[in-house]
Amino acid sequence: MTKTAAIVGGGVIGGGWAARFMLNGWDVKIFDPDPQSQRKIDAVLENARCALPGLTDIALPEEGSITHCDTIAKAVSGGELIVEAVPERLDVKHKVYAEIEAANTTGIIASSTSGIMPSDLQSELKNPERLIVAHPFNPVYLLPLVELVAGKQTDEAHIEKAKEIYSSIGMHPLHCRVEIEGFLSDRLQEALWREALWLLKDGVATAEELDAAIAYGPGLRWAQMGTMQTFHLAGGEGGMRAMLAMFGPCLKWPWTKLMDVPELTDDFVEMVGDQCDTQSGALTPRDLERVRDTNLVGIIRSLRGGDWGAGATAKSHDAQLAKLNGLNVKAADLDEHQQIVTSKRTVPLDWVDYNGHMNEARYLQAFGDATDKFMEMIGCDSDYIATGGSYFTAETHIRHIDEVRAGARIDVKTQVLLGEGKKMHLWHEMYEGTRLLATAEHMLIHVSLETRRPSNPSGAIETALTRIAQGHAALPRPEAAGASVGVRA
Ligand SMILES: NC(=O)C1=CN([C@@H]2O[C@H](COP(=O)(O)OP(=O)(O)OC[C@H]3O[C@@H](n4cnc5c(N)ncnc54)[C@H](O)[C@@H]3O)[C@@H](O)[C@H]2O)C=CC1
Ligand SMILES: C[N+](C)(C)CC(=O)CC(=O)[O-]
Repeated sequence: MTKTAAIVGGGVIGGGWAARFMLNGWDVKIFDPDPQSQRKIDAVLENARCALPGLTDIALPEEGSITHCDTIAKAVSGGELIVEAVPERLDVKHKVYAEIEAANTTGIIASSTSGIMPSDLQSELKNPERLIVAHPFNPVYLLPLVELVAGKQTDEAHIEKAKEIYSSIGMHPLHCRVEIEGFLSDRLQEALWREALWLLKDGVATAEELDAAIAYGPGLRWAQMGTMQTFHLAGGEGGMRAMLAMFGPCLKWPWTKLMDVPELTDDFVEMVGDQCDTQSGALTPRDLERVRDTNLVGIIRSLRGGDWGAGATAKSHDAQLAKLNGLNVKAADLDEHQQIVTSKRTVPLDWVDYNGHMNEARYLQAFGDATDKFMEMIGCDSDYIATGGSYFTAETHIRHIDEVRAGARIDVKTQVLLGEGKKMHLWHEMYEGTRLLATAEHMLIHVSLETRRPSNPSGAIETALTRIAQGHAALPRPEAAGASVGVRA
C-alpha cells in the first residue's frame, strides 16, 4: 500500500525528507513558497538517487511520486504524517501549525527543529498531543539518525508510531527521553563548533586546520563509536575508569571556552566564510555534497560488515526489504519449474571503478551473495551453519557480457544444474531489466565445518535441493554452462 507524507518547507531538510520518503516508496506532497523550491528539490533528489540505494544490499521499493502543492492546506489534507521543515523560528512554526490545523486535525505533526522544545512548539495547537519532534541529520536521505522527542502534551503513542515509520524507511530512531533544548546530538555538536569558532577567531588555526584536526582523527572514530566508547578504549585495559583518573582532572583546566560564544560580527562571519570558500577550492556546495555522499556510502557500507552502528541499521533495513522483494522464500515454497530470483539490488556508488562501471570483483560479490541467498532458501541458513555444516565453493566461472553503472537495479536468477549428495552446481544470470549483464557458474561442495572435509548435507537440505535440481533439469540448459575460458569466435 502506498503511503503519503506531507512536507511543509522544502529547503535543505524538507528536500532531504522528500528524497528519503520517495526512495522508500512513499508518495510526497510538498509545499514551499520559494519559487526556486522545485528546482532545489530536484537537485537533492538527483544526488539521493545516486547515493541512497547503495546503502542496502536489497533493492528499495519503486520510487514514490512528488506533488508540489501551492498551499499548505493542499499538501496536508488527509495526511497521516505531516513533516514540518520551515525555518528555525518559533513564530514562523506557530503560524505554519495554525494553517496545518485548519486543514488537518488528526495527522502526526513531526517537526524537524534542531533544538526548539516540543512543549513550546505545541503550546498554541488545538490538538497538541499529535506534535512530536523528529530531528534528522543532513543529508537526511543518507544519515539514519532521527531524534524523537515528546513535549509535555504529546501522546506517547505517536512516538511509538514514529519509531515504526522511521525504522521502515531505514532510519535509527533515538528516543530522547528527557525534553531539553538542543536534544542530544546538537548539544554535543555545538560544543565542538563553538570551540572551533573561538580557535579561528583567536587566530590559533584556520578553518582548514580545524577540519583536519577532526577529519584525520576523532572524526574517523566517531563514525563508529561515540565519545564514551571511544574514550573507554583510550583507557587501555582499565577502560573508562583509568581514562577518568588520568584525564578527568584536565577537564577542569582552561582548555575550552565552552559557554562563551564569539560575537558574530559581519567581519567575523566574512572571515569564517572566506576560509571555508578557500577550503572548498573550485568545488561548489553541490559538488561537495556528491563527494560527501560517496564517502558516507563507503563508510556506512564498511560498517555493515561488522553489523555495527549505522551499518547495522542498513542491514536491518535489508531484512525488511527482503520481505518486500519476496526474497524470504522457504524451501517448500520454491517453484522448481522456473529459475529462482536470488537477488534484487542496486549497484552501489563504491562498486564502480576507474572505467565508470561495476568492477569485476563486485560481480563475484553479487553472485556470491546470490549463492548465499539460495543456500538460505534451501535451509542452509545461519542456524544450520551453526550446527557444523555448510557449502564451500570449489570452482567459479564468470562471464562479463554487458556493462552496468552505479545506481542500476540488478536481479540475479538462479538455476540448479546439479544437486546431488555433496554437490551443488549453480548457474546464475544477472540482469538489468531484460538486459543480460553477466553469468556465473559455481561448483559447491557440502562440508563439515569441524573436519573441513566433504560431508553430506542434512536430509532436509538434500530433499529441497534434489527437488529443485530435478525440476530445473526440464529448463533449457544454458549454452555456456561448462564452457572454458576463451575468446568468442
Ligand atoms: N540545515 C540543517 O543542517 C538542519 C536543519 N534542521 C531543521 O530543519 C528546519 C528547516 O531547516 P533548513 O531546511 O535547513 O532550512 P532552509 O532555509 O533550507 O529551508 C526552509 C524552507 O522553508 C521554506 N519556508 C519558509 N516559510 C515557510 C512557510 N510559511 N511555509 C512553508 N515553507 C516555508 C523556505 O522557503 C525554505 O525553503 C529547521 O527547523 C532546522 O532547525 C534540522 C536538522 C539539520
Ligand atoms: C547546525 N544544525 C543545528 C542545524 C545541525 C543539526 O540540527 C543536525 C545536523 O545535521 O548536524
